[in-house]
Amino acid sequence: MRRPFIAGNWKMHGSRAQNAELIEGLLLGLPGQVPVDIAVCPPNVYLWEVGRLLKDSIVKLGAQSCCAESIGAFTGEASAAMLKDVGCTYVIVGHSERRTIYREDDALVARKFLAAQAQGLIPILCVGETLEEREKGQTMQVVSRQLKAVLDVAAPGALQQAVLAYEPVWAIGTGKNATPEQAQAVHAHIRAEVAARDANIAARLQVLYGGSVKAGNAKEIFAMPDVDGGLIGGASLKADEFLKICAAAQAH
Ligand SMILES: O=C(CO)COP(=O)(O)O
Repeated sequence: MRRPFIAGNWKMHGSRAQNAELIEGLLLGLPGQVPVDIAVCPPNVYLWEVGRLLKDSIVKLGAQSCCAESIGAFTGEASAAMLKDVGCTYVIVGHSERRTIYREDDALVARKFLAAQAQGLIPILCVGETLEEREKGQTMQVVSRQLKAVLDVAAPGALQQAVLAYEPVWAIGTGKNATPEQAQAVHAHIRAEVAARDANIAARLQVLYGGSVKAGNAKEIFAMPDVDGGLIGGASLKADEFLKICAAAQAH
């Protein structure tokens, strides 16, 4: 069976004091071992300090993006090697906020995926449709296109060291989550696309759902057979809420 995975995407939230309080709350509420992979993804400026606070705990560190280039004159960027150097295990690539606000296209996301893996980071590749695309019946087509852009350039087997996240854009930060059935349909589609290339990898691939997951709706979403946990935004900023979501994944 696949291990559930809960990752908190803090986005551009936090301060040194708030981060310390949040991590303290998380570690107090977590036993030494849980049958769930857990990660937090703070803003880059806090990665090192949050990594120190996590020390040898079961909570892993992730970044929210990485540069597609490895070194050089790229003002404002952080390379995958730097993220690895400060203790990251994971890096999110292709988040819809990056795709939309910073105009990251499928090709750039694919390059970031490769850059992350080249440094031994595990990319959390986000895919998902806008409301307009859903209403036009294009959901599966959009998700397939976003996935294909990466699969076409990655080495066979690359998804062995990767996580996928289905994040419908209309559900992010809106309080309007996909229904468990809507999520399941897209997750099953994603797994089938991967299985068409490698069935063993597809069977083991963690596919997370993201978009307005809260303690109150986590359990029913995680109960779906192809949903292996969540990529959590707003609800990852409160220790008790995040812990409840981790517990819901554990119960699955
Ligand atoms: O974008 C998300 C996680 O990456 C989801 O954000 P919310 O949980 O705040 O909707």
